[in-house]
Amino acid sequence: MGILEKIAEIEKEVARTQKNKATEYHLGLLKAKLAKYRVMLLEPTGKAGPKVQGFEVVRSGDARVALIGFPSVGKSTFLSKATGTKSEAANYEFTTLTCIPGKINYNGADIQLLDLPGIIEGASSGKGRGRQVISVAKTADLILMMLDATKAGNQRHLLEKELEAVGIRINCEKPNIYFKVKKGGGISFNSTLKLTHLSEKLVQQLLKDYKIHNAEVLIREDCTVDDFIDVVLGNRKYIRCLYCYNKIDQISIEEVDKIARQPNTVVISCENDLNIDYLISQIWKYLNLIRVYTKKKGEFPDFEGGLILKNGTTVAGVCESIHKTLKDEFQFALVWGTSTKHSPQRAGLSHKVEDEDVIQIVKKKG
Ligand SMILES: Nc1nc2c(ncn2[C@@H]2O[C@H](COP(=O)(O)OP(=O)(O)OP(=O)(O)O)[C@@H](O)[C@H]2O)c(=O)[nH]1
Ligand SMILES: [K+]
Ligand SMILES: [Mg+2]
Repeated sequence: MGILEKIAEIEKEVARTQKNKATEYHLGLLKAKLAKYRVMLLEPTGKAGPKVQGFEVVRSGDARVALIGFPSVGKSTFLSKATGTKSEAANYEFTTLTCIPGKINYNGADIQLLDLPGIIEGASSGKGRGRQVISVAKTADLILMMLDATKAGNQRHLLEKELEAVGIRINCEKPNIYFKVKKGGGISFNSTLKLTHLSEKLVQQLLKDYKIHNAEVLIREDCTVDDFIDVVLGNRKYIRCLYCYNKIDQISIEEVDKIARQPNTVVISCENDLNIDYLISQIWKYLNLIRVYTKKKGEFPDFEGGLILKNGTTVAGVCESIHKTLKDEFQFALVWGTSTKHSPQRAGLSHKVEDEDVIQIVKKKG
């Protein structure tokens, strides 16, 4: 039996099994098996699957955004609008067959936007170019899921399932679990709170299934079996996702209003140029980037330039992004902006900078 058939068998069994306290344990084991087979399917060890040309786009700029969606929702139309790079658009499915990069310049940041072929249900198990598309999505800092506002229903849910199946976790945090494989000593299991989905026995069994006999497990939230498997497999990607409904020129204002109220959602019309700028500002927001400016003593900051950094970056990170050795020469920083109580304020390497801060690095003498 091939892996795909095995997966189908187990999925059938999961569907057949009633969900209740008595079957939780059994379901947990089935899910572990499923996860294992999916990994085998996606990351074959040894012989790699056939390489499809046109998907190896070099990462460039400050962040990468991948356009994911069903065929003909308007991905290429949006890329052409937002980046000035032309990507063929037409009213038939699978117009786009490779990965087409474009560049958005916003707030001084270069954002790489990737247009991709449409994916269909079953993409994660190899339908169409689904696997190539989804593996590009895995490298993105943000997934822009484009949907057709005229096609209601569960398209969003179907796409989410395809992403889930390859280990992408959208809009959620990594589970708060400490897990470390050890050389000996058996399984040491601890939790900081009462668990309602997991037990020590189930954890032992799951780990045995993965042939892990020595490990330290510390569970710090009331996580599910799936969360635990995610941490054990360790190859999960936690990526933010912004849902974008295109073609709102085709539906009523009441319908637009209803869609727009969903969480993490933006509505647009590429055809009528509606809300495109707002979408780009949301992309920036979801990327969670900040821009800070550096200045030299006695000079004005360079407001044209500026550094694009991840939100949460410290003064140490600012030094690193200016020059490799700057941290060694660092004495203190003067910071102007919202991250300080008064401006300027002296700050050390661990001070967290904020969007639009101005920073002057003062070096040690000598
Ligand atoms: N009414 C309307 N049509 C649109 C809009 N945006 C794109 N279209 C049309 O939708 C069709 C598909 O657009 P594409 O940009 O090729 O869609 P795609 O998602 O890239 O499609 P594939 O590459 O085949 O997956 C084209 O005929 C576009 O002109 C919009 O805002 N409103
Ligand atoms: K198309
Ligand atoms: Mg296209």
